[in-house]
Amino acid sequence: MLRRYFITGTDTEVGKTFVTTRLIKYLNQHGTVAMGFKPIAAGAEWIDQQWQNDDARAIMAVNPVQQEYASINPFCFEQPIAPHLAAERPPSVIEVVETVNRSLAQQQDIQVALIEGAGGFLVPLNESESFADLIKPLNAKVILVVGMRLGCISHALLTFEAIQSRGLDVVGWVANQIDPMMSCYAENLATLERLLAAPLLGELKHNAETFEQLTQSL
Ligand SMILES: Nc1ncnc2c1ncn2[C@@H]1O[C@H](COP(=O)(O)OP(=O)(O)OP(=O)(O)O)[C@@H](O)[C@H]1O
Ligand SMILES: C[C@H](N)[C@H](N)CCCCCC(=O)O
Ligand SMILES: [Mg+2]
Repeated sequence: MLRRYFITGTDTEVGKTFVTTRLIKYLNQHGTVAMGFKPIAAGAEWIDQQWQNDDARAIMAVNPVQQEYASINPFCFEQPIAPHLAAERPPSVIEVVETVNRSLAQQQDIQVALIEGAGGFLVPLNESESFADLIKPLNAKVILVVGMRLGCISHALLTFEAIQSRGLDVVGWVANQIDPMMSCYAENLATLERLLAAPLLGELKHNAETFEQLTQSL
């Protein structure tokens, strides 16, 4: 049975892609066939006659099975801004979910799908829907990436509250050490462990190539 996880974060540029690529590597090295997807991306270069986004390319580089670019990133917009502003016609939740389901149906052997959002949890998808609205119809559980830097405690708690208020299941959160100079890193981590009502799935050190271990099986 395919398990689906939606990777959200405390903000844009907190390491969702960094964590997603490491999770893909870790899971595949530990016997679980895991593939990553970035259904909607803003910020792209024209490569091989199509717009391609760096996050999607990084994910494809570690995916164990190669699919065509558009299966990993079906909605790609040129400008590196909020996706609903970058898109000429932003997609609906239904369109995104159908497209992801079609890509997943092409791969019978995948056990885990890691689906990266864009920006923080409540980024708009279009005029009336947000990325958060994708999660239930995708049948996904949430992994929250906390970019460990000053300010992350409040961002993590706000994000967590918003996730919980929608009745979504959080499988765990990741402490991603984006700032190697963060003061009182261990104390910040302990505070988050105390205040977030979900398990710490793992810590990802600065510049780490992989997770040392995960506390939950995905
Ligand atoms: N643990 C880490 N160690 C070193 N660099 C990191 C780490 N995590 C993230 N970075 C770097 O920080 C930057 C932002 O990370 P990333 O692109 O993964 O963010 P994101 O949350 O996916 O952003 P977006 O909202 O644009 O998708 C990148 O340059 C990435 O290489
Ligand atoms: C372009 C950027 N790297 C992300 N892909 C999109 C970030 C959208 C943020 C929108 C917002 O919350 O203001
Ligand atoms: Mg990203």
